[in-house]
Amino acid sequence: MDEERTAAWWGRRAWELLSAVRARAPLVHCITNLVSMDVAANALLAAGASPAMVHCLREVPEFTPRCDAVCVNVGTLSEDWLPSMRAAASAGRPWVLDPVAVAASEFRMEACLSLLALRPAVVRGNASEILALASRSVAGATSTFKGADSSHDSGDALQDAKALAQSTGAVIAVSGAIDYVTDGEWVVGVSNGVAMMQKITATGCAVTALITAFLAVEPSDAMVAAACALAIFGLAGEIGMESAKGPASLRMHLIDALYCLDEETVTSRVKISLQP
Ligand SMILES: Nc1ncnc2c1ncn2[C@@H]1O[C@H](COP(=O)(O)OP(=O)(O)OP(=O)(O)O)[C@@H](O)[C@H]1O
Ligand SMILES: Cc1ncsc1CCO
Ligand SMILES: [Mg+2]
Repeated sequence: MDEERTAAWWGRRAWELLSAVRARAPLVHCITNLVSMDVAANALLAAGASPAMVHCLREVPEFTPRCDAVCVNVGTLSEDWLPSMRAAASAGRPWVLDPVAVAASEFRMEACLSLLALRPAVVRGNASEILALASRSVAGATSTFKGADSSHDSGDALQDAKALAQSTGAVIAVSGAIDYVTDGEWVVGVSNGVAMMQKITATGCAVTALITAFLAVEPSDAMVAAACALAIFGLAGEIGMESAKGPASLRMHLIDALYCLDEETVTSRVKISLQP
């Protein structure tokens, strides 16, 4: 990183990328879990992207090459869907992996490891998921497992995230109170967001879909795309929380806030910084 990446630089980049998504409406092919389909599609639409939830293996060779980027999420994995995921990931489009509850079963772990080998540009998970994935693909890493929700803080997974980035070549994004994004060398921290976002199912899946839309307009810098998408989504959560009474109304207000974000709000409130 040669230029100086100040807070103001990140604010401008986040606004540029959101503006590019709004202007270009990238077509985002999502093979995502059944729980997340609605909120992920609505988050993509509110940000200006065009979501398409397409799962049938017979459609992938025709459809995926016409898309701008691909989001693969294993949350409700099935034997039928895995070949579609593998085919979409191999279609030559930039793509993002969300390894939901990767340690739930050996089938799911093997599926995620086989998808990792297909070179995602970004892997976005919570701390427990990144720790579990690293424990199987990086020597010396360890993990304990609970379920789709994280039982670790994002900082707990930072070293393993760096190692995973180095061993896979993917940018690794660990979500949490602070989201960490690393390419194995540099680490940036994103401190936008509110804790209540964890009480809405599939906010993580939705932000993974948003990262995919940002990657579609910034395919040559996955780290910037991921960090800016996480900041924009977190900022929408902060603004949504100003009107919300609980998780259900936060879900609605977050999507409205994402749709309404303007330049002044983004450039003054995005909180991204290079970590020491
Ligand atoms: N304590 C927190 N404070 C602020 N923001 C948070 C906090 N925890 C999570 N977030 C934000 O919530 C979003 C979802 O992250 P989370 O880590 O909960 O994903 P997840 O566990 O994969 O969720 P899911 O599996 O339900 O989709 C991210 O944008 C993240 O930044
Ligand atoms: C709750 C749940 N179970 C499988 S996927 C999912 C959505 C959050 O990842
Ligand atoms: Mg998740």
